[in-house]
Amino acid sequence: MSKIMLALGGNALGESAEEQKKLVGETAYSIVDLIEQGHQVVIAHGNGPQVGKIHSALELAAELENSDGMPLPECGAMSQGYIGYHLQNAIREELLNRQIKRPVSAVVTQVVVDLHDPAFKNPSKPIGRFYTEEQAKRLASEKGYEMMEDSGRGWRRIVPSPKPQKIVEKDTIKTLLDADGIVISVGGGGIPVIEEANKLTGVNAVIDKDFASSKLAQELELDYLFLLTSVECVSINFGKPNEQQLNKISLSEAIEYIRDGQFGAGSMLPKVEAAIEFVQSKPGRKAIIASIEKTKEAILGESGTTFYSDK
Ligand SMILES: Nc1ncnc2c1ncn2[C@@H]1O[C@H](COP(=O)(O)OP(=O)(O)O)[C@@H](O)[C@H]1O
Ligand SMILES: NC(=O)OP(=O)(O)O
Repeated sequence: MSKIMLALGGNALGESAEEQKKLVGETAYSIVDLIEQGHQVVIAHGNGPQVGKIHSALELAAELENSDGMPLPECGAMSQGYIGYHLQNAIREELLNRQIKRPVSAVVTQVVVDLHDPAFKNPSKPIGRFYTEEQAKRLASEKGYEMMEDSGRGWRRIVPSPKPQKIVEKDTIKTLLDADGIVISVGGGGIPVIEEANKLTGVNAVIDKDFASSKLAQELELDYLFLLTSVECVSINFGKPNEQQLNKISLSEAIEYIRDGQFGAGSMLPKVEAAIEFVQSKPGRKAIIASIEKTKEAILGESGTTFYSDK
C-alpha cells in the first residue's frame, strides 16, 4: 500500500462549472482505482483561475452596488468550497458505483504564512483569466493590478504567493485519514493566514498549491506526490521548435534546468521546485508531474515526468 497525494491544477480544471465537473469526474475514476487497490489517497487542487474570477465578479458586483469588494482570502475560501464540492461529489459517486463505502470530505484548510515573506513585495502568482497585452495594460492603469505574461498563454493578474509555513487543519486531516476517509484539502494552496496568539487573520495572497501539497504530503509521511496539470510532461525549450519532453529527471538535472530558466515563473517553476523539495525530503519519495487527462497512465508510470534522487 502506498500513500499518495494527488494535486489537481487550477488551470487544468476547465473554464466553466460544467467543464470542471466533467474533468473532475474523469479524474475521480482514476482516484477511486487507487483507493480500490488499497492505496491511501489525499487530494489537493489549485484555484488560480477560479479565485481570480470570483474576486473580479465580486469586485464588479461591489461597483454596481457601491459596496466593498471581497478580500482575496475570502475568495480563496469560496474557491475551496466550489471545487471541493465537485470533487467530493465525483469521488463519492464513483465509490458508490463500485459499492465502496468510504467517507469523503473537503476540509476548508487554512495555511499560515509569514508576513515578512519577500513574496508580499514581489507578486508572482497568476490568477483569473488571460488577457491580451493591451487589456492587461488597461487593467494595470485602471485598477492598479500587477500583470504578467504567463507561459505564452496571455497576460494575467499576479498577486503575492508566500510559502506555506504551517497547515492549520493538519490534525483534522490526519484524523479523517486514520478513520479511512478520503480527504480533499489545501485547496488553492490553503487560505493564507497569519497567526498572532490565538488569532488567525486572512491576508491578500494566493499560496501555490504545489508547495502546499508538498508540505502536507511531507507532514503526512506520504510516498508519492502527483502534480496534475494541463501538459503531459515537463519540457525543456518549452514552446520552441526544439522542445523536448522529459520522462524522468534527476534532482541535479532539475536544479540545472532551473538555473537555465527553463520553467515558466508562476506556472511550471513552482511545480518543479515543489517536486524537488518533496523528493529531497526523504529517501524513496517520488514526485510526478503529469496531465490531469492522463492521470491513469501517470499512475501506471506510462505518462508524465518522474523526479528521482540521484544520490
Ligand atoms: N518547461 C515547461 N514545460 C512544460 N510546461 C511549461 C513549461 N514552462 C511553462 N509551462 C507552462 O506551465 C503550465 C502549467 O502551469 P499552470 O497552468 O500554472 O498549472 P496548474 O495546472 O497547476 O494551474 C503548462 O500548461 C505550460 O503552459
Ligand atoms: N493556488 C494555485 O496554486 O492554483 P493553480 O493550481 O491554479 O496555479
